Amino acid sequence: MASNQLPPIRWGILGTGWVSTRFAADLLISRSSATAHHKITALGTSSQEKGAGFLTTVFPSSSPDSIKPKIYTNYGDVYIDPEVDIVYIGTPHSYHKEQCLAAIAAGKHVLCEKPFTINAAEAEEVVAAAKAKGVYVMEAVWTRFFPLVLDLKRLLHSEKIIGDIQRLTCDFSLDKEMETLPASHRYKDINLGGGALLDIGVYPLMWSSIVLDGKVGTEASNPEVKATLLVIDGVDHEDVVVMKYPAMRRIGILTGSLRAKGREEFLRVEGSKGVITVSGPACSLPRTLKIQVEGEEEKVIAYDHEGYGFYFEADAVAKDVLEGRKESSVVPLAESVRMMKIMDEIRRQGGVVYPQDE
Ligand SMILES: NC(=O)C1=CN([C@@H]2O[C@H](COP(=O)(O)OP(=O)(O)OC[C@H]3O[C@@H](n4cnc5c(N)ncnc54)[C@H](OP(=O)(O)O)[C@@H]3O)[C@@H](O)[C@H]2O)C=CC1
Ligand SMILES: O=C1OC[C@@H](O)[C@H](O)[C@H]1O
Repeated sequence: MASNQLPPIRWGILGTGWVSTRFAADLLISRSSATAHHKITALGTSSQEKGAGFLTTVFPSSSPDSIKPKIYTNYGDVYIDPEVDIVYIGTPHSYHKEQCLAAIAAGKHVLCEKPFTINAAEAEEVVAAAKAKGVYVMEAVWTRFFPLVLDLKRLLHSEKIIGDIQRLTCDFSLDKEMETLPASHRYKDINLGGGALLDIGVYPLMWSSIVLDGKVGTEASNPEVKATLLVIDGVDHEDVVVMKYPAMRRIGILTGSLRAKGREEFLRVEGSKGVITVSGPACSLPRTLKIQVEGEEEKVIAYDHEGYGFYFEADAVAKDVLEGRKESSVVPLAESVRMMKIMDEIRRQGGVVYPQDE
């Protein structure tokens, strides 16, 4: 079906940085599988120049002005724009709580980038506000919506293709050249929630939950957690976390680094009958599944898609909102709070304290 025949959903985007730009560009990719006609009606940015640059990057030069968003140099104007159904928050972590609360107070639905907030107390505040106002809120854990992930869950938990799941190793490492970044950069600044755990550590935690447990939110089991972090100037540059599910006899070793380039094969799951590995350009961007079952020929499945693939998540969110749901069954609010609690515990063990914790 042509996208303009689908029910519309009108997005207000906050921020013109890396993720907002790619998320917005992905919304505009025309796809036969789309669940909604995604329209970007408003953009909140600190400056008119950045807003204009965003429009040039995201919209093809042939786009008529009528389909381009209004640029607001005050984020507050996005919340009150009657032509916005849902606000997408693509700003540094430390702003997520206040921007979620402001959008919710204005009656808008919200898709907020990961990590949901800085700590579990903040997450609980946002969840309470969303429930009181009756709006839809989801943490943008986009990787959970990739078709590869849906297949992996089926292979591991329904088909039990590698038998009993026993062990997982997962790594997300990016060389962010931390030494050369200014102290004010969001990776380094403790006031912006700097460090590896909240930025990239969330993904190994997500894979561990998908593979070792398979459930989310109130249905998930809580693992025993042991962590050590390499902390420099108050924020973690390297993380090592062990997640143990003693009742299920499963264990995971998770690593994250902001100063090393990781391998393409970022996830390895070992079971009693075989091994599954997942590869991709980053731990957030899975592209290939390799299945090795004892006594069978190795199978490799490649997943190709246009753009980054933020539309898998955006389509699911639009469907939820258009059908009147108040939260996602894939990333329910209880799952975001649970993850923030696990990260609070990892930071407690590793010695990272944010001003928001005091
Ligand atoms: N799902 C995913 O794959 C990804 C998610 N993320 C998440 O998205 C969020 C943003 O990350 P990213 O896009 O890389 O960040 P960037 O630094 O590239 O962009 C953040 C944007 O937020 C706005 N902003 C508002 N206040 C500040 C401030 N004090 N310092 C810096 N920027 C500010 C700016 O937009 P303006 O000036 O226009 O207002 C800026 O461009 C993070 O929480 C991160 O975890 C990030 C990358 C990928
Ligand atoms: O997928 C990602 O890759 C780069 C990180 O800085 C970002 O926050 C993360 O979501």
